[in-house]
Amino acid sequence: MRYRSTRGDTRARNFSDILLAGLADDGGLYMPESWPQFTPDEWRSLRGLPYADLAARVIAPFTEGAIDFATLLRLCTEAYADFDHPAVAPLVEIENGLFSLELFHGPTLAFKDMAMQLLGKLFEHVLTERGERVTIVGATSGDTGSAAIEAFRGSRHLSVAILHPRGRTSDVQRRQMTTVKEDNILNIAVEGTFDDCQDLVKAMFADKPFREEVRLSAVNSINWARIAAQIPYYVRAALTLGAPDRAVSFAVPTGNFGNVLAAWAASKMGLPIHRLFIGSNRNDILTRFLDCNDMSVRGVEPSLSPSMDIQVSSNFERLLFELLDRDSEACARIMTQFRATGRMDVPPTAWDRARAVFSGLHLSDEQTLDEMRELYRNSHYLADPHTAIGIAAARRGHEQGVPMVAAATAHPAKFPDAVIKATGIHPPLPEKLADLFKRAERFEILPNDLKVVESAVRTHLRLG
Ligand SMILES: Cc1ncc(COP(=O)(O)O)c(C=O)c1O
Ligand SMILES: N[C@@H](CCOP(=O)(O)O)C(=O)O
Repeated sequence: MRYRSTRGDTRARNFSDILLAGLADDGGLYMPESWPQFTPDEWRSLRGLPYADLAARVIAPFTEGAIDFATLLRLCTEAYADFDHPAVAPLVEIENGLFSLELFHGPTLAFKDMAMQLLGKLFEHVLTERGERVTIVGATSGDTGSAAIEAFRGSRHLSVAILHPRGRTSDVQRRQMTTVKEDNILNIAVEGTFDDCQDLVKAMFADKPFREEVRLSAVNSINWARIAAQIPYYVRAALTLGAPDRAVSFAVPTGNFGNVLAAWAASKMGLPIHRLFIGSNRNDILTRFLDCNDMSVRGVEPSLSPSMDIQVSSNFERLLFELLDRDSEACARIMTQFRATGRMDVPPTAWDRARAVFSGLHLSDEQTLDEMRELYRNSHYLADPHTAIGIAAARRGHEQGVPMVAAATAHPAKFPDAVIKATGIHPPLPEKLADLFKRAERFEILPNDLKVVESAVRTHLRLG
């Protein structure tokens, strides 16, 4: 499989190249040159496989020509060995025909582990094979950061710098990142929002001398490997509920648009998906887009679901590229204009195509608390605020006869304040994190300034 950029860079590369590169040189995102297709019989043959085996088979077409299947299978087996549920990503029926797909049974209690545990193994494999070193720089609103730190801590092949928006994550999320002791990890609390952190990461990639000097790499969902590793759980859920012989719908709480994009990618591979529902908080740019083609950036506002306090949803570019029939010139033009004006002019035909598959629902904090309360009262299901938004979107879109799966993206113990407020219950942290609030924290507080942040990354590299 070869990859090309959404903005036109056609120097096709293989999976290992784009894994290490993260973002294309022209600022675009890598996309597979074509969509692998599975026939109904091929889907059926995946039913009942252990999660790691299924994941390897679904991901294999994307790594073809770069990583052999036996190696991929070994890496998947290692990646999912320590999840705390035998099914890795279990399905729980919370109402008739409405299921929660629990993606938080990995080490850091959020769906990010589902991809990041595998990315940790893939980076080690490719860097060892090539004898190279990279510096990973990532932006986080709370969950990507801890998942990346957990997956890469202690590696001899790379350093990791994670930028989080100061004071805008939950205390549990922050401590999961800042209490890690390994010297290859640097935590930076940026005076700004998640979008500022994400902009800093993209600006570091655009700064060619810096990018080459530190050999920059990315593990946010701008890296295609993240999306590829998030496809298998949609496949597993759909097969469990009757696919490919009947279609299934998914509802996904959405911020950077990576998770729901993985579901959409599964449909491009031939998995019968009826509709995709996006849930958001008051940072509702995506639901505004779906409602009235208004893709305009407003300031990022804090909410009870801080991991989705995002306005610029990076992965939307991948969908746009496809909606424009892969016209990379048009895609580059629209993205450049979006960057300059904060407003994206999506052609009406592309908007119609998006609405043929996606619907959106946004919830205020009050509505989120109501949803969490009702879920607990009626179904005895304790949901974190992000998951609750996904379930609300699922309920809104649930059609008779079409199973509906809501992605449960975080463990409630990551957001205890919201859970207590809604239900009165304090969800305990699992045993492995029981002493989290006793551990010492280590992080730098820096202004939202590219040169200052780059200098901190350089210094860390010298000392680390
Ligand atoms: C708990 C949680 N739910 C939902 C999301 C949104 O996912 P995505 O950014 O892939 O749209 C995030 C952050 O990415 C998250 O951490
Ligand atoms: N909610 C995310 C934001 C970054 O998302 P990513 O999937 O692009 O890494 C977070 O928790 O950091």
